[in-house]
Amino acid sequence: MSAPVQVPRVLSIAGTDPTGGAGVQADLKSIAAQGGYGMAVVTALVAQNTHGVRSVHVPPVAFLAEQLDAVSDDVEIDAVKIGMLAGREVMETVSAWLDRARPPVVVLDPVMVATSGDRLLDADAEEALRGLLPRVDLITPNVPELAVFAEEAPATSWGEVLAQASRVSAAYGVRVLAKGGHLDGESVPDALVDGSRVVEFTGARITTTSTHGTGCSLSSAVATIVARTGSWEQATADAKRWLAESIAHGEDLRVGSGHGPVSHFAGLWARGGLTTRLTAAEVERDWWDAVADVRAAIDDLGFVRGLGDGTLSKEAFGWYLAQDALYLRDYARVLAEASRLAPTLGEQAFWASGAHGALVTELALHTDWLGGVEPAAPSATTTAYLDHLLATAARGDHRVLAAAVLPCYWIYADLGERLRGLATDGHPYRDWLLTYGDPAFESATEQAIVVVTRLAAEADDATRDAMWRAFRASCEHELAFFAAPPDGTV
Ligand SMILES: Nc1ncnc2c1ncn2[C@@H]1O[C@H](COP(=O)(O)OP(=O)(O)OP(=O)(O)O)[C@@H](O)[C@H]1O
Ligand SMILES: Cc1ncc(CO)c(N)n1
Repeated sequence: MSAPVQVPRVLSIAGTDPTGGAGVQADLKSIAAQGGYGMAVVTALVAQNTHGVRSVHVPPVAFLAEQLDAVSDDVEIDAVKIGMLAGREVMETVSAWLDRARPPVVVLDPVMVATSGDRLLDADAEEALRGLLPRVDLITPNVPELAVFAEEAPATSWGEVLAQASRVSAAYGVRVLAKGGHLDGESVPDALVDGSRVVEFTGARITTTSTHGTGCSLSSAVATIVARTGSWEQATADAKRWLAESIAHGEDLRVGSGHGPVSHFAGLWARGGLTTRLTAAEVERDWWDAVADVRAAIDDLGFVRGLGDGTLSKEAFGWYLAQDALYLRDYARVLAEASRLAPTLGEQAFWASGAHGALVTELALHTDWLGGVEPAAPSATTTAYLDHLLATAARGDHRVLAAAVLPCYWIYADLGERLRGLATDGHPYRDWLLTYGDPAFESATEQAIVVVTRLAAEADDATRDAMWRAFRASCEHELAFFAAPPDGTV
């Protein structure tokens, strides 16, 4: 087996089921449900539905070989699942291709006994199927199929199944996933048998008619998970758990009046949701666009215009700076709380460095300018902004808190970027303009945007909405903060 891959490329070599419940159609759904990229080479076209097989058309094996080579000449294959192989020639063609392509994982679901109990393969073909086993990592026979490999009568108890599977595994040197679904009883046990080593997986029998294609689905799911994780035991356990949920929801699909298909994506539909979530980049664009009114109002303020062109009075600037010095002390406490709540080391360090920056870099500017004069009491506007941040911190959701502090970076960096160009020699507020137009502040802002928009993209709808509201509220507080200083230009 090669190293685990994130999205395994899995090839199904099987027959078709036009009703979509078994064969390559089921395989492709199962592979996708397990996070793989599904590919399919058709061995036989089968006219079947939920009631049974009507007829089978086997295309020339030369064409089968062409399909197989078309895939392996181009695509790196991480796992192969083999299903219905209609006859000796087909088996030999697949066998020869396995020798050429040497895929790292091969799972064989030996489709040879129909649910009705009828043998689908003649003795000659059964022999050819045995010839495939040296090229296979795992076979997934049901009770009658296991008996064919063992050349014994079908097992009638789970104990007999395990013993027979051990003999088959030892005789052919192949792993066996023995399935107890065909035995009577409340439970549906499966076992991974590798020689004398047996690992059992239990499950409760679900009362349903939706069991068409369970074997196909299980084997392709195992092939996919094993390529992703490298573990046969994990693959079997995970595939069985997933299949049980899919079987339980099969009847919801209302497909056919016989043995219906399983619902391959039932778990994903229930817990992954069907709406396409926003990406972090879309959150960034949407939120920024949705505060365009606040940003325009900030740009329009006499205070901001006066700050940019240097006509703002020293009194107005001093009043603002004194309030901002008061603000920064609690703002740093809020960032320290964001650091305390952050789940990852990266975020913890990032918010801690923000707190440090607010106290050291930003506050230094204020102290210099204010010349050590103790600031006045906080204004109603300063208090309102801090109360919003402190209350958000107190509620304890680090994602909402991160969204609430983002405007402190983003609005200032945006303003700083535009005002920086106005910081000529001798500009009275040059230091202020340069602090927020500084590349280091810009890069901290970029990081804050990355952290918050990623959290928003991953959050559930209610949390993302709370994040947005906290973000918007902070933007409005920023506007109020710039609007609060007494009017005055020199
Ligand atoms: N009614 C059920 N409830 C729970 N699990 C089931 C049920 N029927 C089958 N399974 C599970 O589905 C998997 C496939 O088992 P089964 O023995 O039916 O294979 P199969 O006969 O090869 O399938 P197919 O019907 O596709 O030929 C096993 O893991 C089995 O435990
Ligand atoms: C093509 C095909 N393969 C396998 C099965 C067994 O479920 C089926 N019904 N059809």
